[in-house]
Amino acid sequence: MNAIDAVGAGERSLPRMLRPHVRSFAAVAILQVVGALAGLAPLLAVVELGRTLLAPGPVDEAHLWWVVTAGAAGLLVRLLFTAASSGLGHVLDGQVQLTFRRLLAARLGRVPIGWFSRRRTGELAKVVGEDVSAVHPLIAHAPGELVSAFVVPLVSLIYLFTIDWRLTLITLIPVVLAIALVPLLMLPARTREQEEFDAAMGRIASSVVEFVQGISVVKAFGGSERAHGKFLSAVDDFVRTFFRWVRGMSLVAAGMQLALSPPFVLLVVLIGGTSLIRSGSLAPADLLPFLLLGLGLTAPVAALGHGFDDMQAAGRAVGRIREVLDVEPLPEPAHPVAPQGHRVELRDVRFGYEDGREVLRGIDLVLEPGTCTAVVGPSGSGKSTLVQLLPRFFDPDHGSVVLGGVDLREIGSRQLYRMVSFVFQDVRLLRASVADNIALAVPHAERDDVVRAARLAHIHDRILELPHGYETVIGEDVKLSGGEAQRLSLARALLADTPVLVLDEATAFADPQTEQAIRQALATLGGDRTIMVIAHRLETVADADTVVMLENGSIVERGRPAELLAREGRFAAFWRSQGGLPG
Ligand SMILES: Nc1ncnc2c1ncn2[C@@H]1O[C@H](COP(=O)(O)OP(=O)(O)OP(=O)(O)O)[C@@H](O)[C@H]1O
Repeated sequence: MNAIDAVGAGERSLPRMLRPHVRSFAAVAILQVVGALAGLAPLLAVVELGRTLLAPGPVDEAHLWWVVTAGAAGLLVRLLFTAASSGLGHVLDGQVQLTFRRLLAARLGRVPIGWFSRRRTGELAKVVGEDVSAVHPLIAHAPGELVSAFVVPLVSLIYLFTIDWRLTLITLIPVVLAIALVPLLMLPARTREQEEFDAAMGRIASSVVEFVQGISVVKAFGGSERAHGKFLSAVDDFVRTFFRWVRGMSLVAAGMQLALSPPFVLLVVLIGGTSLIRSGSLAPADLLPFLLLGLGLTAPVAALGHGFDDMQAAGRAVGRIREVLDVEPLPEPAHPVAPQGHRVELRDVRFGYEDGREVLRGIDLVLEPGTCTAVVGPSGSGKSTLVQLLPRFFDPDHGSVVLGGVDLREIGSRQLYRMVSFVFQDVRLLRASVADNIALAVPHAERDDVVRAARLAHIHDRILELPHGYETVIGEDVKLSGGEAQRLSLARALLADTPVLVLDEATAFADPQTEQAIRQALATLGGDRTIMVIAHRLETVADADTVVMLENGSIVERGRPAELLAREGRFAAFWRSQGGLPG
């Protein structure tokens, strides 16, 4: 089973995701440890040189050369192994990031389309981009550094113990002092200050974002002082919190730094060593290894402290990645059934985005082939939600949406998208050529067909005006207006030529061209198609075969447009209130 299938099977914990890379992790750690241990050789060589040279009697030159060679060899091995570990660590990092991105892509390909709202797009960009990259320290540095941080001091300690156990214990005093201070960093007051610090940072960040994002509105409505004031008060608030945080942390942090600092370590070793030498229980040359290796004992503790922030950030990033991987996918049928025809039926459909808040409350509706159904209703009545059920952006909580006699849940997604296309207001265009954007559903479409669809969607002339015509890259060579983007997406749907078409008539970009394009497309397409349109204009409603009036998630009126208007019921009243009918 490969890693992507593993996710499908619900195996999403970090260790399981990293399992395929265990050997590489081990190799990185082993190389790093060997390199770090070899790094002790030059130090030990200096110690041995000192002891040999300071010893009474003639100097054994051959022994000296041997020691120097061993020290140099150690240095070389250290360089080679550290470089190899770092290189392999970074390759591994690349592989793990690729695994994460593949897992994310696989999962995102299967979550309900409706899950991708505008807000989510920003968050997702962060998860797939920044957060995956933030895992770097965890993968490339942590395994080796962590293991070396324990192994190197341990080997040094064992060596020092063989020389003099009393001075070894004295050498450990700075490390013990620093570790003893750690609980002070975790006092409830410190944790609270840390939380307040994070919250104050968050307030600054959000007030900056608010200020920058809303700058045009703020300026236009003369509220710049108020918005600015909000930012300033967030900064004042941060400064106060920061002082409290620093006051609490700085004493402890300074104490730890002092305990681990080289002068303090040297002082402790010198005082302990000198008193042992004076009492005659330590040879003066034996003080040397303690002075050299003692410094090495505290360095990993300090290094771990520095890496801690990076590691914490990486841990939080992994958490956000897992949140995305944990989104429930839209189940694909094990044995897809092919629909017979394209009659659409909604049977007692109930749906809510959140538990306990129904947006659609029991919709029964039949869309016959060859008809156009217009959905109307006040803002928030559930129109978009209703039409989004047809391309299976979500599954209903209760009831079913049936296409050609088959529940959408039984139809494979490929088959479904060959039958249903949609044009919504929230148009997404790819950073690709205009032609590729139109031919998204039919990648091998002939240019003539692309052009025909573009003409029908009233966008052909505009495309010819673009710098490279149909080869113009959207988002790079040109940025289209909202109405143009919607017409392009209409051309895309027209080229896909599906028997079911779902449209949300533009409100935001209500330019006459887009309006005309949609009406003309609806009139030309017609034929045997099943069309559903959220109508905002009376002309569109008048062209439809059936009107469905939604209110608060329920259908309150339905029928032919002229009949409904004549009936003077809810639809006529609503339309009049919208200024669609003379009062
Ligand atoms: N992605 C979402 N997550 C949570 N709630 C949502 C989401 N989309 C819509 N809603 C809520 O569902 C309800 C119906 O919204 P919907 O967009 O379907 O109505 P609408 O009739 O199309 O409104 P409008 O004409 O203003 O677009 C609203 O209360 C809305 O706040």
